[in-house]
Amino acid sequence: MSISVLGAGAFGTALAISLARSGQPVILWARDADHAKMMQADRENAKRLSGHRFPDSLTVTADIEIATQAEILLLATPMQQLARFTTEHADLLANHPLVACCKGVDLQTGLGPVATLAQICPTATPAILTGPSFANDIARGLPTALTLACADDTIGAMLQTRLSTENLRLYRTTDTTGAELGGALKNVVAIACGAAMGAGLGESARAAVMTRGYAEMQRLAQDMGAKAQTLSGLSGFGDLTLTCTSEQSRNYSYGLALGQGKPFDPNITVEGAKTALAVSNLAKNRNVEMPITEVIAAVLTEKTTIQKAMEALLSRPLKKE
Ligand SMILES: NC(=O)C1=CN([C@@H]2O[C@H](COP(=O)(O)OP(=O)(O)OC[C@H]3O[C@@H](n4cnc5c(N)ncnc54)[C@H](OP(=O)(O)O)[C@@H]3O)[C@@H](O)[C@H]2O)C=CC1
Ligand SMILES: O=C(CO)COP(=O)(O)O
Repeated sequence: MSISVLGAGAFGTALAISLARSGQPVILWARDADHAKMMQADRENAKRLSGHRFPDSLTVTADIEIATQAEILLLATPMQQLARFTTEHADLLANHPLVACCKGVDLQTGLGPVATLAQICPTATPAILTGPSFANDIARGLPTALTLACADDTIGAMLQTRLSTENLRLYRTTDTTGAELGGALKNVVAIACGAAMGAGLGESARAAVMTRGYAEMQRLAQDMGAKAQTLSGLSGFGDLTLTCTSEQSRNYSYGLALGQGKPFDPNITVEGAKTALAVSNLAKNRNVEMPITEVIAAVLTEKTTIQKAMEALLSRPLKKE
């Protein structure tokens, strides 16, 4: 089964490189024709993931009709663009296994990537590839372990086999809700951890934010029918650990800048920012307590400051763990 990656950002490019290293043909689709032409000629994605040479079996195109001729389609746009992209190309995406490679919750609909694909493309089989992995690490060929979630376990098993490579080890689950929530919610906690570090509160405070953040991730996920076990796996706890402790993470770095009162490049993809607002709405509607997400959403909408937000978290009533 042939594979195309739709979206030539850092992650889509890294996945395409890793998949093509085995010599199998892989297509990488970019929305911009000049960008596609440049990548095809230079054999690298200088704009989004420089320094990683494309294997010979990787072809780049800006022609969506060519790209969607592949059987397996990986969708690697940012979360807030997924619904628009899927709607625009719904006819071409129909009846394919569609593997979402983004992390977040759509601010307009409150849906995660799998639910978004299912709603817009009901004849497709939606899945998600998520877990702790920096694009740079994947492109360098460093070992990574990810979760492949698909409600249809037969197709999930096929995707697990086809998308595992020498440096991508995929674990499989049918709990798509748990997998997509883990990847979405950990980014919000990473912003909070960065903010705590940036504000000079120290590593002990970061560990507290991470742990209590994990508790609220579990609360929302279980309220939405996810399995606790999924959240404790690669897509939840695993990715939380990576993202809350590494300055390679854009969400964590964004939080650091917030905590330090410094500006952050608005062109950098920070999925946790819009997702914090979407999740804060979800939590309110479902009556689920998510204090860390609440304060991050309040900071991002300028209803409070980082200092006041941290004080608010520390002065909450004492309770049982
Ligand atoms: N980078 C990483 O290490 C990892 C990222 N992810 C996830 O992958 C997803 C994508 O992130 P990442 O690749 O890093 O992002 P980047 O910022 O590197 O790239 C985003 C890409 O999406 C494209 N794009 C934006 N809007 C549209 C649209 N409407 N239609 C088609 N293409 C569009 C952009 O095109 P253009 O270049 O033309 O602007 C760009 O190529 C995120 O959800 C992220 O959480 C997951 C694991 C690791
Ligand atoms: O999701 C990621 C690692 O698993 C990438 O994190 P950032 O989007 O914060 O860079």
